[in-house]
Amino acid sequence: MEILATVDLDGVEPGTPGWEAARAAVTASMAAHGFVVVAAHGALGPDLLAALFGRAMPELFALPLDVKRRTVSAKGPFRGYVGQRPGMAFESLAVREPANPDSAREFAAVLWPDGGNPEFCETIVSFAKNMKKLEETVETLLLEGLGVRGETVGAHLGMLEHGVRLSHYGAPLDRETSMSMQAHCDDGMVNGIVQHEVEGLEVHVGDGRWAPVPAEPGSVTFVAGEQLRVVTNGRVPACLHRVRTPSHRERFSALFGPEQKEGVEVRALGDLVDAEHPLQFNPLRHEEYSKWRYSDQGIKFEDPLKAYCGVGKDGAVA
Ligand SMILES: O=C(O)CCC(=O)C(=O)O
Ligand SMILES: [Fe+2]
Repeated sequence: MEILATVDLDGVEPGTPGWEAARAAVTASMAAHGFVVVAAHGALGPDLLAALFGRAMPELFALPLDVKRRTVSAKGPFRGYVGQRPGMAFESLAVREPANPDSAREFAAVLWPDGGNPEFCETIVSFAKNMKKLEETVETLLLEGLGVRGETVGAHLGMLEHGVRLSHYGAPLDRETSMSMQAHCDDGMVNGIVQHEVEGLEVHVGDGRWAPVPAEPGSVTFVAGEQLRVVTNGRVPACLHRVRTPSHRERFSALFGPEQKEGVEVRALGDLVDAEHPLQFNPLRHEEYSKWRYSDQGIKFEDPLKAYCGVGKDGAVA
């Protein structure tokens, strides 16, 4: 399979003829690189994309900084408003449980205290509902493809919470490298990244080589985070990715991602641990790991997850 081959998930449901081929393609791409690009025109039609990228997001980012900052999270780094970071022309806001109309309304009431913003909420909820279904399809295809039983997949999906992160990038500050976000792995389960018109997302495909993912309408790039690496007992690597925009245009992206419910340990699925595949990571608590990972101590490690909870690795902290 070509590295960036797109897996068409339109109309793919359990029991449909396309299911097995999609399962093989999603699993192969995720296991090899920790990412998969999918096409989902049904979930991301032109009207929804226009409402999200053409109206909701420009309106959101046009708000004054002190208003956007009302959503800064006390729960740790990268949970609420993020911006004004050194060297980055980047701002981003996160909506928790965005498929739930009540939580979308709560978010909007913070930013638009005078009546909320019903149109904004409707757009966020539609986007999140479609992305949640798509994300569950991708995880089900992947976990089934790795040999996990259906009931285990269902239990896993039931232990997730969700967020949407909306991001705005100005022209890259470093005109030479065109880099807008340095290479990193996400710490959650898996993020579905939707780009719009302007290029930027690049995924690492091995040996220092990077592949730019085209900003195709209706396509989503799912990048595995560290939690998925733990859950799959290392079968799926966390995807190293970055944002680089050689055209120097301003750019929006929308990300949907689940993570383990707060307070529930992240651990390998039992179906993926056996004599041939010994346990790779000890169970971890995300809140504690995340605090450590972004601390002065944690940021020193190239592979912080392995350092923190790798089994039988020197320097394991947990
Ligand atoms: O904007 C993008 O395409 C990716 C953003 C990203 O990697 C992140 O927010 O973690
Ligand atoms: Fe990321």
